[in-house]
Amino acid sequence: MSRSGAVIVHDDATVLADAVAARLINRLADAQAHRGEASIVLTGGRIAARVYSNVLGSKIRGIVDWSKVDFWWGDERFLPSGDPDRNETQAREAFLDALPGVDPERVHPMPAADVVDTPAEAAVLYAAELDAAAKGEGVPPFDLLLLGIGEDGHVASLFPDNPGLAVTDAPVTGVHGAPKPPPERVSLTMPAINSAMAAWIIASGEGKAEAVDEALMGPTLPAGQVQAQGHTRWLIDREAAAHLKHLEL
Ligand SMILES: O=C(O)[C@H](O)[C@@H](O)[C@H](O)[C@H](O)COP(=O)(O)O
Repeated sequence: MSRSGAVIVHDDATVLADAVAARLINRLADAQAHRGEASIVLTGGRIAARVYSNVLGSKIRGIVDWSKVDFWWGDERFLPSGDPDRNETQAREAFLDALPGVDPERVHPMPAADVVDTPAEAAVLYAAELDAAAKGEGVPPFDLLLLGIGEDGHVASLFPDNPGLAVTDAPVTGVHGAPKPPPERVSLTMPAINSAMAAWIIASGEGKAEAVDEALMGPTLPAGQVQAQGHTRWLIDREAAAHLKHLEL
């Protein structure tokens, strides 16, 4: 299976979160060395929160000029500002609020449910914000896009068989009827996700093993449709890799 080279298996969730944090910092530092600034698309989820805390606690975090990093979100739960279940709140608490130098103008949360009435409205506004950052080109360059994966193979808020997954004519979509609460969400679409230079799918725990295996075999699940411009990497722990029989672990 030709894509196995893109899979890196770590001993456990602790090592995984540490390794991804170090990689993330290095990736942003590299981007800044090339173009003076960097951008990252954040995800929600439990393992992502651990990665963010580790970035904050990392001894090498100072190799990045955090004032020159744009922070975007790949998806958001359509809830009021400050709700603890918002991906924005999670990332702010885990690292953004405490990272020295972060420029509030470069933090781009998706519009919350107390600001706009519907996920569709939030999607339109976020698309406009992306387009403005891209100087009218639609989506700015994403140096790194992080994704968690659900047990059902969803990434961002693109769920199997949900209409949001099929949207290709816009970078952002409103999502209704998501099987993972809350049902209303906002998400980058697959073309926007795949416009990133690098996409890293992070998975921890046995619950993810089946979805990881299926996604690596082909595009049946949303996670299997992720194909970034530069590289797509699967950063997973041993439990999440449990069904990858073809890999020598
Ligand atoms: O808003 C969300 O819920 C997410 O962005 C979602 O795509 C998440 O990343 C995965 O469901 C993995 O989440 P866990 O790591 O918590 O399983």
